[in-house]
Amino acid sequence: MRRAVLALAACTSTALMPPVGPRRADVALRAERVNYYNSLTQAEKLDQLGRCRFMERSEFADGCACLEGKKVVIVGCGAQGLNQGLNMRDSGCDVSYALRQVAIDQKRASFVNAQSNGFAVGTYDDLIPTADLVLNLTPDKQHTSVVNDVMPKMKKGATLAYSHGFNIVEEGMNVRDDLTVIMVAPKCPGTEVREEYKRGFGVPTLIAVHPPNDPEGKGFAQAKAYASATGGDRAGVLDSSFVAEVKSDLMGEQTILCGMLQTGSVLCFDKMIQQGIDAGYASKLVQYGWETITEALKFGGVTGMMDRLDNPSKIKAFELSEELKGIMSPLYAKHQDDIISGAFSRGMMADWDNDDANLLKWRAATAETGFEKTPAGSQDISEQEYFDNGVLMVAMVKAGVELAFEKMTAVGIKAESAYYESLHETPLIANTIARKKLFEMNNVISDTAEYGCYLYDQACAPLLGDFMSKVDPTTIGAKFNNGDNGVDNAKLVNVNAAIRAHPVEVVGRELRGYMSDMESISVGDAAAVAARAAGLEWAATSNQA
Ligand SMILES: NC(=O)C1=CN([C@@H]2O[C@H](COP(=O)(O)OP(=O)(O)OC[C@H]3O[C@@H](n4cnc5c(N)ncnc54)[C@H](OP(=O)(O)O)[C@@H]3O)[C@@H](O)[C@H]2O)C=CC1
Ligand SMILES: CC(=O)[C@](C)(O)C(=O)O
Ligand SMILES: [Mg+2]
Ligand SMILES: [Mg+2]
Repeated sequence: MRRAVLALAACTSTALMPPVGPRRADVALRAERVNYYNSLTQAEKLDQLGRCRFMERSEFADGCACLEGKKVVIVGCGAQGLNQGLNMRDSGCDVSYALRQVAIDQKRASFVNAQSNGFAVGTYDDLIPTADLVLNLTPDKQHTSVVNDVMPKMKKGATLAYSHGFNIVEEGMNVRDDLTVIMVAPKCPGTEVREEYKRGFGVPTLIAVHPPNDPEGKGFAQAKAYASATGGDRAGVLDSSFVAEVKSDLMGEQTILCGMLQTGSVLCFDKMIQQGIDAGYASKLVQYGWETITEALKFGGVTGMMDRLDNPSKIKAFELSEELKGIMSPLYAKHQDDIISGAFSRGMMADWDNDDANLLKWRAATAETGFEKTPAGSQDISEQEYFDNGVLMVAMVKAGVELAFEKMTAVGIKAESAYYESLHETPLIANTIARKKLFEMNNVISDTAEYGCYLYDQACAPLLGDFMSKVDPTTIGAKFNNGDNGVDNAKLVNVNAAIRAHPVEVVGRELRGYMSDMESISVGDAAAVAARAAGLEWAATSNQA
């Protein structure tokens, strides 16, 4: 089924059906509400932004026992909905799916996802009144309407859960006083939530209870159990807040995670074409290059990734990355400022209310890029060659990870959270590009991430125009170092010290110390990527339809 859906998506990728337009009632409701973060006092803002406690493994000793006998009903069966539900069922939870009537009648992707994986499916009326825990896993854009539909049907004292705090923090949603409101936010695309679980690992997860909605004081225990059921406790869980999650999640996805990889893919491909490099080779180097170089990042941080380069290449990548950081620093600062002030969410919600005009225009433009339209060639590229011939890509990853981390921590987001949102998640996003390029990444990630990714790309690509026209052509598509390994010793010592001293490396060494169950994957090889993709239970969903 997945293949059929993807094949359909592939033929229509430039003519993807537009998302369902805004309900006029939602537009009016949004206008009435206030941004929750902006309504806090300065002291409360700082307190919530800085909430971040790395939880001990022993705190999860009971696993998901607290959900035993409880009915978990998931609303929406897309990237997070299906994959979290599969993990929770495998962990022993009672999971079913409440879908809107139209999704059932039209057998939309959500219905097919749930039914073909053997879950019970029903309407809101069938399932919501019986639920102890309702997981709202619909796109953020739909939260106002979904929560307004679902809330009156929820039984007294039930719990409403989110995997991203946008609706609560940026839209200021008010939830019925008797309901508990929690968040369990996996720091990763939904498909990889499942993949990591099947590898016996998990993805780092932020959990939180919304302070005005914890009438029985049970929110934290339920959030812990939910995180454990998805496998998050195997990778690391932060006891956090809705505010800290939103302000860091939006920053990560717009900049290094999705935006930088999108801009970098298009620019690196175009540069290679200008140099006369074979288009199939250029396409392959970029498509599989991100996941190959960031697999080294996953295990050894920026240090580990840079150590895969020979010494002259490492020094070159370091210098390029410093130059890139100088150029892009104001852009990263602007994204973080606009996220903190609410200017970003206002702009995105205006686009929602304008029938997604910008989103659809940017999505169509992405589909028309040379990188997206050129199939990967069939030549072999060894794992090491992705590093040797991708020095510029390594520099882009280093610059993006460090800048995103620096800007997040500068506004009060804690280092652990910033690490997950920059360094740890980059390989998990890169895995999606290896499957089916930018189409797959933008389809799997949330609607907020897709919008933010394009927004960043719109600004970053022109910003890097001059840099790209002047950059040494041997840093992408060909072996940078052609035999002379000589370097200045003092320079090398300084470069190595600077890489290791960056604060993302300091916290990363500690956090990776807790990730002893992390598995390596076979990268850079189309057959291995296809084999992994064939194991996905997920079919392309409504994010793009
Ligand atoms: N995508 C990701 O990987 C990540 C997402 N998140 C968060 O998880 C949540 C879910 O996002 P994501 O998984 O991307 O969502 P998807 O875009 O994959 O959509 C989820 C499901 O919602 C259903 N849906 C769409 N519109 C409505 C509606 N108006 N009413 C009811 N159901 C609807 C769709 O089903 P159908 O149209 O068939 O009815 C679809 O199956 C968001 O809060 C997001 O921020 C957090 C981390 C990562
Ligand atoms: C994939 C993920 O973590 C994102 C980027 O936050 C999202 O899809 O919203
Ligand atoms: Mg995220
Ligand atoms: Mg997100």
